[in-house]
Amino acid sequence: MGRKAEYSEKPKKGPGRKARKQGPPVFRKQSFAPMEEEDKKLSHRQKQRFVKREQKKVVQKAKLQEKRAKGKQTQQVRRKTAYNSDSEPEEEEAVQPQEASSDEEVPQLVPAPKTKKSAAPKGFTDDNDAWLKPKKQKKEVEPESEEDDEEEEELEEESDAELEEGSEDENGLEEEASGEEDEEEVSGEEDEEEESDDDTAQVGKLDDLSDGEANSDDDFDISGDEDAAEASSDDEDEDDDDDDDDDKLPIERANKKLKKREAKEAQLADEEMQMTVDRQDVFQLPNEEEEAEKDLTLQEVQQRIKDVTLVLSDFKKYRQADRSRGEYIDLLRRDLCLYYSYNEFLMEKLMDMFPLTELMEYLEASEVARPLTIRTNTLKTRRRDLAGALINRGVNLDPLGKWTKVGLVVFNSQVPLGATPEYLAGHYMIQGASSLLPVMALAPQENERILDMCSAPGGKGSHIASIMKNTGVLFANDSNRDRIKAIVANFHRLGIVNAVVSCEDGTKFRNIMTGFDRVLLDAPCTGTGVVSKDPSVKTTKSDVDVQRCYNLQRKLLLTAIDCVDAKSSSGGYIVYSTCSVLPEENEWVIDYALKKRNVKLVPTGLDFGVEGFTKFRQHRFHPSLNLTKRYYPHTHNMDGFYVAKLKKFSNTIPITKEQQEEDEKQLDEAIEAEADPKEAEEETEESPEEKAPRKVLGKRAGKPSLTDVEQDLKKKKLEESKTKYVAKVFEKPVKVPKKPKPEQPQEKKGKKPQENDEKTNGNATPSKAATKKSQQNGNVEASQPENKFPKKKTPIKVHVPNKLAGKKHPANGTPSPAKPDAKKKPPANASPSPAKPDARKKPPTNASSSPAKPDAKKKPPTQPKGKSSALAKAPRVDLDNVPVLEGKPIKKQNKLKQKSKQIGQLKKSKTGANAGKKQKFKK
Ligand SMILES: C[S@@+](CC[C@H](N)C(=O)[O-])C[C@H]1O[C@@H](n2cnc3c(N)ncnc32)[C@H](O)[C@@H]1O
Repeated sequence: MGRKAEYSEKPKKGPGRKARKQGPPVFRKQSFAPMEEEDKKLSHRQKQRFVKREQKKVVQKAKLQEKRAKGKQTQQVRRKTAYNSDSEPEEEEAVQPQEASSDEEVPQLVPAPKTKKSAAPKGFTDDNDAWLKPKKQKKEVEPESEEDDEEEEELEEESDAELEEGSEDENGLEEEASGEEDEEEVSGEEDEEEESDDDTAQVGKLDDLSDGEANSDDDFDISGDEDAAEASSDDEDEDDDDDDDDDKLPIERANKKLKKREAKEAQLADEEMQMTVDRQDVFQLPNEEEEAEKDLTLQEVQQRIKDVTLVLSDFKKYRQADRSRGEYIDLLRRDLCLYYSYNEFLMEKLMDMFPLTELMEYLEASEVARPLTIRTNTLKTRRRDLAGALINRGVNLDPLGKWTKVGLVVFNSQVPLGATPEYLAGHYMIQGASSLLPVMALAPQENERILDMCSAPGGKGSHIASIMKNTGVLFANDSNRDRIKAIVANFHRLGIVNAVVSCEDGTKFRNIMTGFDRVLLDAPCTGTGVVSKDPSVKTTKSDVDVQRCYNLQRKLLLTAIDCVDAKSSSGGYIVYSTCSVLPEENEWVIDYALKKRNVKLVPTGLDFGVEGFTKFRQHRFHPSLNLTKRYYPHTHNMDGFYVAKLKKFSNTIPITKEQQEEDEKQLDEAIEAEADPKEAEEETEESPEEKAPRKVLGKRAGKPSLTDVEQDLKKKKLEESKTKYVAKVFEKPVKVPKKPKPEQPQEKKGKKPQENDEKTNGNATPSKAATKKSQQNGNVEASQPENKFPKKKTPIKVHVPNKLAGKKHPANGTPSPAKPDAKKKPPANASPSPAKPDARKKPPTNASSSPAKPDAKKKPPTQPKGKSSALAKAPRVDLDNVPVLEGKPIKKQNKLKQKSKQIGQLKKSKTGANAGKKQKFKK
């Protein structure tokens, strides 16, 4: 960098200090050339130092001369001997110092003893030879001269440095300030010089390198005296790496060895530790007194769980001699109950199910909430579109897995998922991942008749409907009236139009309707698989609950099987599922059904999940139970779940009627006996308005009978409470002709379903014919088709239920879901029940169940005026025998007359139904 040249003359500003122009830099020629003595204007101190150096130089030169003299003598001796022993002595000797000089730093790290110098030629190895070759060209240079050169060079460098110093001084840079520092530096230099003098003789040679290796090993030897065995093993290991090591520096090799040794020692330490633990830490089982006295912290409990688990893992080894396995298990159970907040009953059940390690995993996983998942409603959107829309709203999600095309897992969301526009528009349903499994196993087909026996709140039901693409008919039933509302709401939101929602006791559904292609029984259960969702399960469930559940489940499952048509061309399947992990509610129930009905287990079609138990403790189940699937939180990251798929292969029931009645009686008694009075009280603790109806509904749900109907007719309040309704969901309003003729519906009613039946099934099967057939066969097979609905290829047009709360028609107490204005304008005839099982054979008088009737709203067709219970019983009746009720508009009939007429019909139907029933059973 230089100063800027001036190209223009500026006017002088005056003689001020600042204004004074700096002259151009002047460099003395001599400063770049070696300085002459005279040029140096040394300070006093510099002169002193210079004198010192000069004196030193003289001394060093004297020393060097002495060395040279000695060196020449030894060389001459060596040459003489070498010529006698080796063909190329000069080469080796010449190379030796070269190498040393070239790798100056290395020998310095490992100072070589002077004595080795003479032994240097012998230290060469073949390997060393290899890296010596390139240096051969300098072979003629004598080592002594090399050393001398080095020293001379050093001296020259020093003197140069001093000269530079001097020149710096001359240039006036930090002249005085650096004076003291210089002194120190010089003294430092002097020390260095002295050291280098001492070290000169120790500068390493090539043979020093190999010796140095050994030395370095010694240096890094932690144990001091090397174990011979260890050393030998080390050597063996090293042999393998020798080739690699050759081109490594000694320090690298040493480092490698050190690492190896450390690893070995760590391993030994571990082993030793384990042995010590084995010897010392035998867990001492506390006495009862100790236990009672001691207040344990959670950490202590946790530690004790670990200890006992260790003991149980190798009982022979770790046990206390005077303690039994049972004692350890008891303690473990108590501790686990304490730690995870379970009651002992449930913990014992779980301990029976899982091996210890898996049990711990299960318990841990059950403490953590499962991922939030949603199901795309394919009736309204595609998963990709839904995901995009939700991502735009700040929802972080992913596809649930390869096994489902509709599931999405939500990691986090900036918006409540139950309130997004997409949710409200019915684009998705919030559902656990495990909820998708039973429906996948059911594999519904379009245009089928499917029953979802325990449907509320409609998660799986709506999934079924979406797979059916809103075709066929889905009967969504649940015995809990409050929960029915959730089904209706969800179906509305999701745009489901092929569903009939009913509130019936599932165990009685065979009396209402049969002939389904498929039935899903997502049974009520103890919920032991969903403790992460509902932790109260951990403490509230008891033996009685489990018994009650499995008795109800058995009953429901037998009914579900009875509702299926074994001859269904596309189906004949029953899927049973629970969100419980207890074998009592799963394998036992299926095993029971296998014995009581003509069904067999088939693969669920789900390609993951744990096989169902074929044995559990002392119990042995049918071997095919391995076709069922179990799901656990710790293995599948979903709620505990069970799925079984059954195929009905015959409509006959392989037990006699007496046997069946006996079974049912037993199950009923068991369920009633196990019913918890406290729960019943809780259930009835509602508002006074709702109290009575519910109570009766529950009772009625358990025991519907025709005698009840008679009683209902006498007592108005009971009538209300016993009101049964069937809610149909609709989306599109039904087009109603302005002036329908009253007689037209009759004809249509009478014909259409049969036509449909003919179309879909290829043959009209009048109920009478079916009955005759069944009489001929003497079994239940023929009786079942009676209740079949015609297959409909178009979605059913459904009506909004008038009052989901079950408000009855003022005239006869029958709910009229199809007529919203039923209260205001009581029709002469009762509204029909869409749940009528014989709708196929005997088309319902109501437009709600018959989409072909557009005039239903304006002029509801004639309908039996019986109670809802009667309607519920209707399916069992051969309505061909009750033509009076069909299609006749009854004008201003007396209420009592209507009722008595209805009772008459029902009695008639009852006998008909019983007659039909008798044929169902083998005798
Ligand atoms: C596990 S939940 C069903 C969940 C439903 N499948 C879903 O996916 O949304 C069991 C249902 O069975 C109903 N339930 C209990 N006992 C019943 C019975 N005897 N008949 C019909 N449903 C019953 C309960 O009201 C409850 O809604």
